[in-house]
Amino acid sequence: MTSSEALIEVQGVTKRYGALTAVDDLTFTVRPGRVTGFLGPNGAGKSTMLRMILGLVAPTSGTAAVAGHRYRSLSAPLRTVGALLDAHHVHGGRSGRDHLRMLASAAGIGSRRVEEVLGIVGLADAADRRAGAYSLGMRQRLGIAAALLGDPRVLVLDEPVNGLDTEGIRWVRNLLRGMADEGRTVFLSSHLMSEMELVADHLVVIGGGRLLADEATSAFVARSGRHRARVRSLDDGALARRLTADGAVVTSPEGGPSAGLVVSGVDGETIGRAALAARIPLVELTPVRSTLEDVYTGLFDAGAFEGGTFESGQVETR
Ligand SMILES: Nc1ncnc2c1ncn2[C@@H]1O[C@H](COP(=O)(O)OP(=O)(O)OP(=O)(O)O)[C@@H](O)[C@H]1O
Repeated sequence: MTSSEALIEVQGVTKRYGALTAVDDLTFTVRPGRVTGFLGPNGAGKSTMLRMILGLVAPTSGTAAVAGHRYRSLSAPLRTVGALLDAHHVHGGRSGRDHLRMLASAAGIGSRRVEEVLGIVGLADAADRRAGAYSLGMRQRLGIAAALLGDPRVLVLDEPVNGLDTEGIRWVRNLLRGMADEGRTVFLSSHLMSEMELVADHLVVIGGGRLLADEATSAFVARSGRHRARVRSLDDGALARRLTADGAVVTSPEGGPSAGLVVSGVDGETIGRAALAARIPLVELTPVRSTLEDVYTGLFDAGAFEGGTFESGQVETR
């Protein structure tokens, strides 16, 4: 396998539904050997874009190719691309094993591989139970098993950790990491930003159908350049007034007066000097690293996601 065979290449893709432009002239390439996260608020166009990559929705203009071909022209689609779109979409009456056997036989894949993927996703013991009675987490595992059936070089996963518990999320993270380390291309969407920050090496960020960023996760996070620090002193009230006068933004974190202050907009040295000048002893001065969520929220506040709805309730906060 040469690495170019495992690229996802999106070139000038636009999708219109009547007057609505769901995806607006997107161009990006997803590369092998790393996990690429696809981020954007609800309605940003992620699912539509993933469906166009998988040949389920036709672009109004532009092209989406996997391993050098449009999905529908692939000679062995399941062996090239593994997809997880909607884990609810399982025939309830069949057992997990029968569901996978049916998919495998349609693609000319032997039943030995079915047993292998059941083992990989940890469903071997539940394989003979009706898939309709599976928990959401088990359905996600079954969907991932289906995606892995053809031992594909490219994985496209829409919200793969939805419905999984902490152990399940860690399992998906390790699985995807392992797939990327083997040189496969892994492209996943998720609205769980703290999770995305842990799993994705690279990010494609969209808002209102448009590309907002296509860069390493670390570069995206570093973009905010915002100084933030947790500060405790022997007189937080007086220190807060002094820092505010110096142009800092000061808030009190949850936890009452003894929890100290969160200071942003000035660096640590400025905080130390302000405390010294006011003769207030500092007890703690800890830099707070910007998270992916901080940057994302910053973009949102700046209006970058106009047209999308951002469900902050679904965002894991630290
Ligand atoms: N078949 C369709 N007909 C009309 N409009 C559609 C259709 N599919 C999607 N849309 C619209 O296109 C826009 C993008 O939707 P899409 O589902 O791709 O966003 P998303 O980023 O995946 O959001 P979510 O996180 O909620 O799934 C939305 O405004 C949606 O209502």
